[in-house]
Amino acid sequence: MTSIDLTALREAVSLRDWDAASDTRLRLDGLVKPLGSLGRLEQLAAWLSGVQGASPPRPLDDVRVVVFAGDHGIARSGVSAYPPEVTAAMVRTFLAGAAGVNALATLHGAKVRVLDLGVDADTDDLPAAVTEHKVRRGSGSIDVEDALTDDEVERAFVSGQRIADEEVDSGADLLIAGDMGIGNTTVAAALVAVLLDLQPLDVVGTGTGIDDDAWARKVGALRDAAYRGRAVREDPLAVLRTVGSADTAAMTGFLVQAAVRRTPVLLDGVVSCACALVGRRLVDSASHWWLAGHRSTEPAQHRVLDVLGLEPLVDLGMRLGEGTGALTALPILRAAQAMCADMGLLADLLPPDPMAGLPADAT
Ligand SMILES: Cc1cc2ncn([C@H]3O[C@H](COP(=O)(O)O)[C@@H](O)[C@H]3O)c2cc1C
Ligand SMILES: O=C(O)c1cccnc1
Repeated sequence: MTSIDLTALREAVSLRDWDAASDTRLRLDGLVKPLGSLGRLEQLAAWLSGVQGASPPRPLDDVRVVVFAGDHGIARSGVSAYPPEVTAAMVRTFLAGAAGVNALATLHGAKVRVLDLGVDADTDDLPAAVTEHKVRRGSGSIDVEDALTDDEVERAFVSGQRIADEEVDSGADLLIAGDMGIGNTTVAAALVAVLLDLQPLDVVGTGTGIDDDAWARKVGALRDAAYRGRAVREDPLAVLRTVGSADTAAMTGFLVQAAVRRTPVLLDGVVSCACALVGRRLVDSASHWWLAGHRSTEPAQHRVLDVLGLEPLVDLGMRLGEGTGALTALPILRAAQAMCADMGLLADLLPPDPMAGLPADAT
């Protein structure tokens, strides 16, 4: 049982501002360019107007990446190409500014915040701001046991909501949820398999680059996890408890709360997309506030993109996570905003009837 008030949450998520989006579509038609010539950038500008309630859309000056770190018991079963110890080491790498997400965030002027929700290591030496939302050390091995207790699901979900609130209250205008946790592509695939009633072979991916033996173990783990999860598939919070983790439960709360706070999200790879699927099952209209940044190599991510009707902005064969796919797509969203807001109007350039000076047979 949960004390998360889903009815209140559903009522708190509103739709995008259709008037602002439609004003932006009209504006795009009047810019110094042939009609429709910005292609998909035009849809993106209108989407941004809808989420911002502003036409033309405002620049995305304050982009925040929150990396949700956690360990997964299933990683001890050899489903990853790397050992679980990498998770804690990477948390320190994020703090040192040396991870992939740091490089891209610096390039694009975004801020990175890393949070230990469930790393299975002694992290007492880390700054309190990194561990203040920690739920537990590692999550249960989802093939044989629940990842979390009901109470832990709730605490993680509510932490994710608070984290989103903190980012929005301090001025974020776009949020990205990044992931770090060895074994998390197994957990993400399990969430997707359970919620979409898919077979292991429909969702299993190569994660960090596993060999055939690890792939066979991963398929087996997914079969066992999906079997356990199937019994509770109508209850998304119970699915998080059974086959999720502390970091994915928190990320789900974060994505849903971003929608409550009318703040756009650029989704990343398989982990953020799996959490988006859980979030959408909890609060249907939340997905109005999410855009797909990139298409990763993970089949489970592709299934979610299909179900949510999301077309990723870039498809570069990336499979890192951390928020790097979303950050790679960010300049495209910014391009849409800048062209829509900064281009001049065709009406200022041409006489009222631009065809008037042309020979009759030219029209
Ligand atoms: C050095 C390193 C940095 C990473 N950054 C993100 N991941 C990504 O890879 C892991 C998921 O893949 P799997 O399910 O196969 O373990 C997660 O930690 C994810 O964040 C990394 C993985 C490694 C090894
Ligand atoms: O889809 C992803 O984001 C992904 C893929 C492999 C490993 N880590 C993340």
